[in-house]
Amino acid sequence: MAHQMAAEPVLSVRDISKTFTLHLQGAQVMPVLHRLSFDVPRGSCVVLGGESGAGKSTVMKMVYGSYGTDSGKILLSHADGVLDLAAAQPRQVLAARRGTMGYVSQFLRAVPRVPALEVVAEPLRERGVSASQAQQQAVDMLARLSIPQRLWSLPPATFSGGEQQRVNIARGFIAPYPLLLLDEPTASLDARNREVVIELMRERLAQGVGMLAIFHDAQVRHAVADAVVDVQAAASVAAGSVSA
Ligand SMILES: Nc1ncnc2c1ncn2[C@@H]1O[C@H](COP(=O)(O)OP(=O)(O)OP(=O)(O)O)[C@@H](O)[C@H]1O
Repeated sequence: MAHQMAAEPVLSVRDISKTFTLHLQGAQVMPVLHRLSFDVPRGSCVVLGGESGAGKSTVMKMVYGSYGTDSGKILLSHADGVLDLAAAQPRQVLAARRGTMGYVSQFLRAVPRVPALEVVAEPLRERGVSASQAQQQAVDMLARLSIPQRLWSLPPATFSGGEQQRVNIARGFIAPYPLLLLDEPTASLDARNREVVIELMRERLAQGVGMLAIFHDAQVRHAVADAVVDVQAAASVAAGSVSA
């Protein structure tokens, strides 16, 4: 795919490893990843591949800073410099989330009582966009994702699974983040909305946004993936290193 490329990747993951310690099971140690490395160039979509349990979501959570990293570097181009997320302070991780990396998970973690329109506009407001401009863009995004207008002023807690997911996508795609982390963004969507999301992803890729994604849907993967990273390989070495 002829996406715009720049020399420096927006994300560079270098030799990351992760082991979970299961405290409820006598501190049993469970290695998940061993020295996984990959880059996410600007304007390209890198998909995490591998079987269920290989560690795809774990990699995503390490990049977003929700899970710690045992060793290795997670280098993010952020604020005219490079931030190693694996060694960053919590406030630096929060700044990176606000300014540089957006996250679209399968489920919306909605704040109670906040209307859908506000939920979607919030990432723009956090970036200093005026209330009226943020609201207008949120309206455009909700309409594009076929959320009925009668729902815009309601909190998404009672929306259907697919509606919540579309609010989540609207929120994730509204701000111009240089890096998007996508964890099964189309899992509960119908074919028409899946097409809208594919179109949104292609637009952002053409604008130079880098994406790190988990897609189980082969059609979505085929439509936007530039490369697949085999998490399985790092997972098998991790598992093997225990029995060795
Ligand atoms: N917080 C945690 N504590 C302990 N073990 C965990 C934790 N998170 C993940 N794991 C384990 O790490 C392994 C990898 O899980 P992960 O969710 O990353 O896999 P995945 O490749 O995303 O799987 P799937 O495709 O099924 O979503 C699994 O064996 C899982 O049980």
